[in-house]
Amino acid sequence: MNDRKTGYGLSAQDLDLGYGTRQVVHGAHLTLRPGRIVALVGPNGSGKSTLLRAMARLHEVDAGGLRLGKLGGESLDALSMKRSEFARRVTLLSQSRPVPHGLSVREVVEFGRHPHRGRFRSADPSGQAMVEGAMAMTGVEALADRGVHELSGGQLQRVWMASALAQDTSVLLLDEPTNHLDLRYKVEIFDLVHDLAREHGVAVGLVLHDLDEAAGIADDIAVLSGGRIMAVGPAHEALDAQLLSRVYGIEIETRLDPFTGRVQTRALGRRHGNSQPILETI
Ligand SMILES: Nc1ncnc2c1ncn2[C@@H]1O[C@H](COP(=O)(O)OP(=O)(O)OP(=O)(O)O)[C@@H](O)[C@H]1O
Repeated sequence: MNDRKTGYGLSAQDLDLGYGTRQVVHGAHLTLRPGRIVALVGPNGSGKSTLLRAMARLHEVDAGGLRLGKLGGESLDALSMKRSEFARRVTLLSQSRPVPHGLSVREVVEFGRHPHRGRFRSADPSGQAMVEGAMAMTGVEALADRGVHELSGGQLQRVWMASALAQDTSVLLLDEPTNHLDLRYKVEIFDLVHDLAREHGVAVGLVLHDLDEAAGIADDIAVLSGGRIMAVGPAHEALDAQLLSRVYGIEIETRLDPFTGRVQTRALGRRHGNSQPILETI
């Protein structure tokens, strides 16, 4: 995990993004710093995935810039870097990926080493250890020889996570990484993400729908609405009840958990008059 320790961060600067002639992200500024976790939250269609994909250079940038650099050091124009060089620094675990047929779990995880390989496999001496380590961290070693097409949604999600970890990048972008995961693996993935940031200095950006999960894991939260970042900051600042109510179009209350000190949110439905929350996000 040498690369990670060099502590690269990634910064989106005034990004405009769209599909065809339709602009869906407007002037987005977002900085992912080494060792820190930023959660992107917001309603469906607010532009979270598009922004994350653009930061992984998987979506064309219409205007604005993307810089990759060390804290306090010089930054590089990430949009003009060679793709292989960028892929050694930044990876994205996206929401939906086609399931490769006929490949084993180990082969899929090994695929994460692709950017580190020279033309000869021998040019990646730490590769095997990284693959084994990534499988251990995500609990998929026992599945190593199984075909990925045989796996459950949650098992597959952990295999993708292992593949992203094997890539050993300084910046890790995760689009709803706990989708399909049961409670145990959800907690384990969040613990893993936390350790990657704190112990290995990885800069993490992740999309989450659950505001309380975001408040639990992230150092900073970016609230998106209509393709614009409406607030960025620690949970107690960004998860403002008025802002959230406006953005989600439903009344949302927030409070601080007296034991953990964390922000908790509660969305209220039409039965609010009876003090009956229809949805509680804790
Ligand atoms: N492939 C596509 N072609 C055209 N428009 C798209 C495409 N993908 C997304 N969009 C549009 O871009 C906007 C932003 O979508 P995006 O997927 O980034 O939002 P999101 O916040 O990640 O949503 P969700 O929470 O539902 O995953 C939406 O209006 C969506 O309809």
